[in-house]
Amino acid sequence: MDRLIIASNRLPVKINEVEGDFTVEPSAGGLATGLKSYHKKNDSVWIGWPGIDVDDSKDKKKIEKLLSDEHCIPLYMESDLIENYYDGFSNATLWPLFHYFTEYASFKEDYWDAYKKVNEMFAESILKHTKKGDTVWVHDYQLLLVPEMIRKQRPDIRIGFFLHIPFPSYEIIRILPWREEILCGMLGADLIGFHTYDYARHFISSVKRLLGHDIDFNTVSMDGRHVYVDVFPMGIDYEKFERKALEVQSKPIQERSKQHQEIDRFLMGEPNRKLILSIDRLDYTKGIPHRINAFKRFLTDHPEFRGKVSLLMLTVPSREDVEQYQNLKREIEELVGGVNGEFGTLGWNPIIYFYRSLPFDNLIELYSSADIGLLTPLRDGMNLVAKEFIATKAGHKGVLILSEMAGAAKELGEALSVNPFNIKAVSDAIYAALTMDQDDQTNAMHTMQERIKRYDVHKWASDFMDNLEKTSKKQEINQARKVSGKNIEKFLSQYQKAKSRLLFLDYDGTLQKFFSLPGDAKPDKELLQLLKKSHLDDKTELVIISGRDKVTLNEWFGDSGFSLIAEHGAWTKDKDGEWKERTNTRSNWKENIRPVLESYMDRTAGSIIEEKSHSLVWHYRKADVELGALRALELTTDLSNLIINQDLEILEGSKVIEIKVAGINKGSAALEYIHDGSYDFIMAMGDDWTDEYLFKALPEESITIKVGTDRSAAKYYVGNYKEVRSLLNKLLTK
Ligand SMILES: O=P(O)(O)OC[C@H]1O[C@H](O[C@H]2O[C@H](CO)[C@@H](O)[C@H](O)[C@H]2O)[C@H](O)[C@@H](O)[C@@H]1O
Ligand SMILES: O=c1ccn([C@@H]2O[C@H](COP(=O)(O)OP(=O)(O)O)[C@@H](O)[C@H]2O)c(=O)[nH]1
Repeated sequence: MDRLIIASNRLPVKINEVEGDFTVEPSAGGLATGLKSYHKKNDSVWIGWPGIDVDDSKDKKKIEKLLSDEHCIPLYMESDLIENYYDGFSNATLWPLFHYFTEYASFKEDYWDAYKKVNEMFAESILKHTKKGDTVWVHDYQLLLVPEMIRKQRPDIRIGFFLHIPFPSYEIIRILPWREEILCGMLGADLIGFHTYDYARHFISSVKRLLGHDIDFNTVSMDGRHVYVDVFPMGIDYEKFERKALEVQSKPIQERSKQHQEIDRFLMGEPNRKLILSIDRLDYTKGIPHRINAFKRFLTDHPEFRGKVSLLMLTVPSREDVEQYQNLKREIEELVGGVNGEFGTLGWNPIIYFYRSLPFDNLIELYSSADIGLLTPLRDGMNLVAKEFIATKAGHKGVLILSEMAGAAKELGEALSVNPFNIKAVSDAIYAALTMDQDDQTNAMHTMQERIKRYDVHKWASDFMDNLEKTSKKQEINQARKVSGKNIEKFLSQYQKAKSRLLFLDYDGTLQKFFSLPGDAKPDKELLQLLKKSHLDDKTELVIISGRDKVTLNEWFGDSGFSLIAEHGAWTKDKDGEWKERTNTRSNWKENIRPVLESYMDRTAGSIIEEKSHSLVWHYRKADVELGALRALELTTDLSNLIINQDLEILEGSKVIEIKVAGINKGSAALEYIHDGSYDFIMAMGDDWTDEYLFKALPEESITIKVGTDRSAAKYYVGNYKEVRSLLNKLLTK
């Protein structure tokens, strides 16, 4: 790998203007704090917003200089763009929607336009700074369109994408007016990473349902390209947190910061006084009001703990221009005031509330002083604070109470897990944590520490990078089979030299795209004109080889001058001849099979049955994708038992299950056309399993082309029916 270009909305540092001069300060938020460590260690370049808008070119120069020391490149945005792209589409549309706060999500065209514009600006800047061989790693929901934008301009670039927030279920994402564009944007990447398996499976299910792409486990196939989806739970710079915590704890109290001494004095004010700590950006996803209410409930249910425990909440200002954040700030302040007013005494504040950010050293002091970490987000992509709290518990003392709605809960199974909406449960967990046996604390803490120490932020990032490299190796292998450039030249030259050519063309999915209703897939004008070009000389014979019934093929191509093979080979018709039946098996078997198919049709909305002379077909393209696939599996098992000892077989096509007379297939039918080596150019194109018979049956020297990247006996592949048409056009006009 040459160089790594990281792109995220926010740079790991932000620029502040103090009396006409500029200073650099670390950005808050998990993406910046986590990835910064990896960036520092590796020779990467980071493109992002410096958190400030400047016009003056001299100022820009100064900022660029400051940032270049951090290996960062600024991307400036004017204030109206920030308003519509950052406060708007990113934080008032995507953020609430992806965190299941649908009632907060607003869908405005202006937001969307600004979002597209800024994503384009990012793509341009990335392309400007990316050389051949570099790898691009795009981060988070603010830049969902960037992978596709880069891919369109430079298909050769290796692109990774990581989403730091939850990917919601299909039922939520379907609400978004620009849902398809967002999914296509992400699919420009070679590898898409999520924190948890749930987010990954929601993404895959949305891609299936909304875009209809083929998906095999974690691989999405689209237009001849594979996109891999996988889970990489982000870690922290464990060693840095552990080391600093040990350093802080080994210092005599007099040498610690003023603030730390104050906290310590406060804790000493009462024997066994305990400190519960929560740290989060002020965000409605973090469940701060629910947490305060749970703490209030705890003080009500357990009066014996009054004066003996305080909740210290460090709430970091965030997205202050967004209305919901302003409202939330007021709500929190009122709630804190309420609890302190009701329960507080002269020497004891139940809730100690800060609305500010703290430098790293102070943060560590807070972590070190706390007995309990109380992190109760209502939804959270990961929640790195949970991991940081654990890393600082050097003596294994301390208890973590963690919301089951945080991505981190998947890895931190030994924490006290709570549903943050269940106020009583959170209050009970506070009690359990305060009264937990020391050995139990140590065991849980130790196990969690070992786990997050292993998969720290360096391992996380290098794991992602290794996988990205592997995926692009796979893309390269795939690429060699793809019909393009040199391959096309070769085919054209062979075609031109040949004295006698034979082309086998499957219909649905090969010459024509799929339609929800099979009857809608009639050949269009462009296709008919293209195929007619085969009559330009008398050296080329064209055979339409399809699973379609003969009536339909006859209606569409009966007098076209092509040879036709219908029902996977049950019927054939030479270009000037009549239809011939290739089987004499009677069709009374259908009476047993039809009721089974009918029961599947009744239970699977959107599915239909088609009857052909020698087969029965269950189509499920219009059914729910997942239900359809499940039922197809069940049906195949049921049918396999039913057809034992009968001269029948089951064919699985693209969203169809077909039961037909055995021994009849496209391969055996095609061979009837190839007498005594009379053709010196044979090409076959097809898109599904039924075409595999054809690919396997043809002579070795034939050019076999699969539509799509699925495993196949074909030697080459093309991305879609459009590429089939384009190749045919080149051949037939040669
Ligand atoms: O840049 P801001 O608008 O100030 O917001 C700060 C960051 O918040 C979000 O963090 C997420 O990433 C963390 C690390 O993966 C994860 O632990 C957390 O659950 C997420 O909410 C946001 O995704 C970032 O883009 C922001 O920079
Ligand atoms: O004053 C503060 C308080 C917190 N943080 C950091 O902000 C990050 C918060 O990340 P998390 O994943 O918990 O949530 P996010 O804010 O990204 O949603 C953590 O690394 C904290 O150490 C910080 O830099 N300054």
